[in-house]
Amino acid sequence: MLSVKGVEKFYKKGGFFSRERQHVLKNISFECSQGECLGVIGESGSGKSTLGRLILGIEQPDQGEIRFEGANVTGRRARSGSISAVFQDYTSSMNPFFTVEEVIKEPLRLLKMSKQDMHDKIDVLLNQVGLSPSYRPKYPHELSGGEAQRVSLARAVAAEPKLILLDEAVSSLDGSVQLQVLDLLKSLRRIYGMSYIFITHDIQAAAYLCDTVMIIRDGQIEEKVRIEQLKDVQSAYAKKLLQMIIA
Ligand SMILES: Nc1ncnc2c1ncn2[C@@H]1O[C@H](COP(=O)(O)OP(=O)(O)OP(=O)(O)O)[C@@H](O)[C@H]1O
Repeated sequence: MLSVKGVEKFYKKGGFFSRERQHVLKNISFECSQGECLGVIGESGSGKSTLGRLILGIEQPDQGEIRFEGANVTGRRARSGSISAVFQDYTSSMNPFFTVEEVIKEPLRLLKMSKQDMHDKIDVLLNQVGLSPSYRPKYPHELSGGEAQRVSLARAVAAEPKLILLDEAVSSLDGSVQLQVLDLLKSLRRIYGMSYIFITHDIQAAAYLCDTVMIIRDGQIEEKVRIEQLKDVQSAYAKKLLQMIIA
């Protein structure tokens, strides 16, 4: 479904006149099939969010290509309604002047529903993320971190995308709330059958949610393993990451 082939990405380093370039992603190739949850794990600066932006088509690779169901993701049509995203910073990713209802309604407009159907659908979505309809008129600043992230998820699943990219989506929530949102992600996946690309520095969260994890180091894929085989990782770096779970 999602196919990433030979992707290279460079960023300009230094000032405006500098010719120095930083090689941020190096020969990245992988596939994510329908319904799969793929974790992308790596330390800060390893290139995870850059890869996420390329998958969303917000930025373009310098080499290689990213295709979603055969179409290049840089074309709006390939991803419109098919790929959505949830980021870490839920307060800034939501328009502060929009109520919860308006936030969730935005992607639903793509579906050209009647007013009544839209109203009912918002209630269903709120219910699916564990919030009551009384949240409809609330503004983002009136929500806790966990509630805001639930609203972001309701918005992300609203148009029933085939793929949701989650970039550090649970990282800033504290322990028990993080677990609740991870459980919510599991249940939404059961309901909708979409794929997730779960970008995180937290191998523990990835191991809880994902079927497969891909470890990225210095812009390269170090290893890609099924969760059941996580304990058999080969590289020293992956072993070190794994010790962090066991510890
Ligand atoms: N727009 C940009 N312009 C220039 N350099 C950038 C840009 N975006 C990212 N970088 C650099 O690319 C490298 C990879 O950044 P990226 O944000 O993808 O890493 P990450 O693994 O997501 O890190 P973190 O977990 O801290 O978000 C970093 O060295 C960063 O400084």
